Amino acid sequence: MHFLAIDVGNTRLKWAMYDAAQPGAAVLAHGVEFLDNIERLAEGSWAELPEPQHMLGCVVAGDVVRRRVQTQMDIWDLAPNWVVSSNAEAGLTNGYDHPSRLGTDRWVAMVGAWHHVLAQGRQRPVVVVMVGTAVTVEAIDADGKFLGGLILPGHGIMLKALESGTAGLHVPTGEVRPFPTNTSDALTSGGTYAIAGAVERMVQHVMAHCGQEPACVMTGGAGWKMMPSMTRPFELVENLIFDGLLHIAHSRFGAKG
Ligand SMILES: Nc1ncnc2c1ncn2[C@@H]1O[C@H](COP(=O)(O)OP(=O)(O)O)[C@@H](O)[C@H]1O
Ligand SMILES: CC(C)(COP(=O)(O)O)[C@@H](O)C(=O)NCCC(=O)O
Ligand SMILES: [K+]
Repeated sequence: MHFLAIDVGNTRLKWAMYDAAQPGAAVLAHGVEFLDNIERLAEGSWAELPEPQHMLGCVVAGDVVRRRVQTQMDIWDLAPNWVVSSNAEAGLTNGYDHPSRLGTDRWVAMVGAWHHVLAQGRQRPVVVVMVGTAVTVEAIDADGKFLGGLILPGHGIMLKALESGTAGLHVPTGEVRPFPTNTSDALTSGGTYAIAGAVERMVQHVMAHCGQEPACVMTGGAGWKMMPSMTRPFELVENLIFDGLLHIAHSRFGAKG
């Protein structure tokens, strides 16, 4: 059976077709579209795919975008299934004040990260950093409880905010430097170290709370930009959200596939 996983962020839609709805399934095809280009999917990269029997997605870009994606899926006889953040899922419990208000991409990425770390053989706390349009920094304790997380502006939003709020900060992207000596480098370094600093702080919080060093996992379209600037060893995992979707899909559709 074929399984379609979809992750709709605020900048891009990511999709992957798997040969089964279970962790470790083989990727048959995958792709990325900016949200403006969603209408190309049905006649474009999805046209040649084998028909999926199940789909599961997470979407944080709003109901209008979700409906635009579902319209593209009309080429198949396929029920749309979107993850809703819940009290508990796939071994994780949700400590958010209102669990359903937690961004579903955050919840699914945590499921992926939790199982990624479990697969390494030692259950321990996890810090999950997702660098997309926004940046999120999640804390999970050694029992799989999501303790809470940070939301920061991503690189693009930070730069736009500075450009729109000042007269003299319209400059090209620069380099990350310890001591920036021009405006471009100062802005790029400021944004990067703002994120790295927030993550360091969260790691400290987790160590103080759990008395144990967390596994540190990073994902998201701009994760590669952050990796060289982190204060601690991080593992960059390309497809944490898809891994999480496969785990959740397995418990929902696995028996049939
Ligand atoms: N090749 C790329 N195309 C688009 N965005 C990229 C690319 N490389 C890095 N990025 C960065 O990744 C972010 C989008 O990452 P992504 O994980 O798709 O975000 P989201 O899930 O919020 O849509 C953009 O804000 C951009 O800064
Ligand atoms: C924090 C987010 C904007 C991240 O979105 P992204 O950068 O992945 O596009 C998204 O997870 C969201 O809208 N969350 C809902 C609020 C919350 O998680 O508390
Ligand atoms: K995302």
